[in-house]
Amino acid sequence: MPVDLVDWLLTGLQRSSKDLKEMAASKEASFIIPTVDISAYLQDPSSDAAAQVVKQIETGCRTSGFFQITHHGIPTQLRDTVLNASKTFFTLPNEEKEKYYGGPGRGYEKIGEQVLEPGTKPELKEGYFIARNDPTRLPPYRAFEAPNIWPTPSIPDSTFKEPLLAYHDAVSSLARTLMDMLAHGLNLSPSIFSAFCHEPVASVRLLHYPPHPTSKDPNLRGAGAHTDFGAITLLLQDESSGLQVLNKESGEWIDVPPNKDAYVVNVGDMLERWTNGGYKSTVHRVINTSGTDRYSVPFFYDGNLDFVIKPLVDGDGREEEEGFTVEQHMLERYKASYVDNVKP
Ligand SMILES: O=C(O)CCC(=O)C(=O)O
Ligand SMILES: [Fe+2]
Repeated sequence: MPVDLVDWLLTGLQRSSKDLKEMAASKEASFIIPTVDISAYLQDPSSDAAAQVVKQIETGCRTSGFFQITHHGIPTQLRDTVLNASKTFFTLPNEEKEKYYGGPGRGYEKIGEQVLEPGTKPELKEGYFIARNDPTRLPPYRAFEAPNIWPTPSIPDSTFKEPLLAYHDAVSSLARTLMDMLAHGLNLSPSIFSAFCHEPVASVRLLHYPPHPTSKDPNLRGAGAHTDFGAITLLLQDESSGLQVLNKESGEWIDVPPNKDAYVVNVGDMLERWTNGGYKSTVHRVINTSGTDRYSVPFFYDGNLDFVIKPLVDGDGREEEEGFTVEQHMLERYKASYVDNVKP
């Protein structure tokens, strides 16, 4: 029991059970990861039911920085195809996978390439990054704008490239809708995010976590404790547990149970800065203790490279500060977390 609660109980024995219940409720209210059926919003964003959806999402953003969404409109079949494409790729021999290495942010990233939590070991996960496809871009490419790498001919395009591109489109449009919901929750016009959402840096990242070794190495992680870099992340998980979110107040790591039908959505650093800390970019990590291989597919919505992030609401008198561009922020975070310090 937290010390402040013990003190409160000892000094206030005469308090009524109603007070106790209210206190318990307010303690709980400090860290909520709601599961929200968003269908009412998708049907009619101006309905009363949609306003309830927005409210629940806002509660998640203001307390834990996490929420799950169901009935989001992305077909189960497309999500299953993506998870299968991921398994197909990661079961290729290492020398085959390494042909598709593209540096941070593109193509294959091998096990141990990233260390998100300083002081821990190179992480027990491998990945594959797929960015927004923009055939109109020409070299020289800016950071984050290089074309995608496809694992052709190791895997037929109909098994990997095509479903992944379709998935990128679908999840991008869901992310855009979520940005509208967030604007509503902040009592801002959805147009507030238009410039950020124009030609955004937005990546699907296939991740494979081998089972965590049973020899308990305290410095080994699947993904070390970190906050996400961008505005929001939409995470598809398979049936293996492993994702944990830190409740800073209690110091506890809270498991996020896998739900194949849901997306886990979390607030990233850019949105926290925009909302001046009102929406929380919360520390999370992955330790795959499921005993089996774990596959997950985060989608990072990081915004337009030239967009300048500054507080939009809940001003604290720092509005005059210069802010930072999406490009500056992303470069800094990538460089800090990749072992070889390579430019994306
Ligand atoms: O794999 C997961 O469940 C989470 C991954 C994650 O946090 C990340 O890639 O930023
Ligand atoms: Fe993350």
